[in-house]
Amino acid sequence: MWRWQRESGMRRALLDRIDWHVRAGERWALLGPNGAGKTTLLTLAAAVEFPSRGTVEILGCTMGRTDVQRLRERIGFVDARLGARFAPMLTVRQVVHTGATGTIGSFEERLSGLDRERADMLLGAFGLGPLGDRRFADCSQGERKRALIARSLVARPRLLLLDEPFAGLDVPGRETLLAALDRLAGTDPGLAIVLSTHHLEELPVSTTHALLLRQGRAVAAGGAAETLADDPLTACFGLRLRVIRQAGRWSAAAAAG
Ligand SMILES: Nc1ncnc2c1ncn2[C@@H]1O[C@H](COP(=O)(O)OP(=O)(O)OP(=O)(O)O)[C@@H](O)[C@H]1O
Repeated sequence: MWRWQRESGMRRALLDRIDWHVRAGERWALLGPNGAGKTTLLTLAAAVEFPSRGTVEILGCTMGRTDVQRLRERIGFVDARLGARFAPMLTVRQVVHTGATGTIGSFEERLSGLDRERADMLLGAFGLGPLGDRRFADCSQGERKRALIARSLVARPRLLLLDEPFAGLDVPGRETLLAALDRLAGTDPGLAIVLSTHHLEELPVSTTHALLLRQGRAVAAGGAAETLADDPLTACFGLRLRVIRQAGRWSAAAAAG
């Protein structure tokens, strides 16, 4: 993936030599320092951007040789900008319903009974049942994040991409979202999930794999137990780190001495 750098007038690789496969049911953590390329990689995986070189195959479709609109219907992608796109008067339930129509605007008349049932089930699964009639714009950041993830699941995607879903959440907000993601892993075991974050404390217990990026390249990729370890994370962040795993959760801090 190459981008034109206006400042230098040069082309620079934003992602380079990445050979990464995500299979059904795998739940990946995507980690790396600021500017490592996490968002860029997720926009490729979401079929939002096209690679300038190399091949991207998503859900059996090769980018550049497929109808991206139809492909995007099978992908749930939640990034930091999504929430700001909804009209302020929409309720949480209406925002979640837009997942069925694949729109930002509300088209309630197009919803089937099954769509409404699924949306209600997801509102409950993400702890939003009592908030269905609240204006989305009035919700806390954590509530909005959960509503957007619920929205992205209404159309039963096979790939869920979450770009820094914990950004701005307090500890209870983080823990509520983590519990919802762990439940989702149990209720939809075939769903592939990729979640980017800066903090190991924000990884669901159900994480199965990790990809560590640094300066657009993969430092390590593989099973969570081997990849989320002292040496790979030290190489990724350029700081000697010690990783602790307790009750399935990870945390990291600078190594002493
Ligand atoms: N449209 C663009 N044109 C030029 N450079 C870009 C463009 N988009 C991103 N970049 C650069 O690509 C690099 C990777 O950006 P990206 O947003 O993917 O990183 P990230 O790992 O998600 O970072 P962060 O953790 O800070 O969100 C950065 O150096 C960024 O400045």
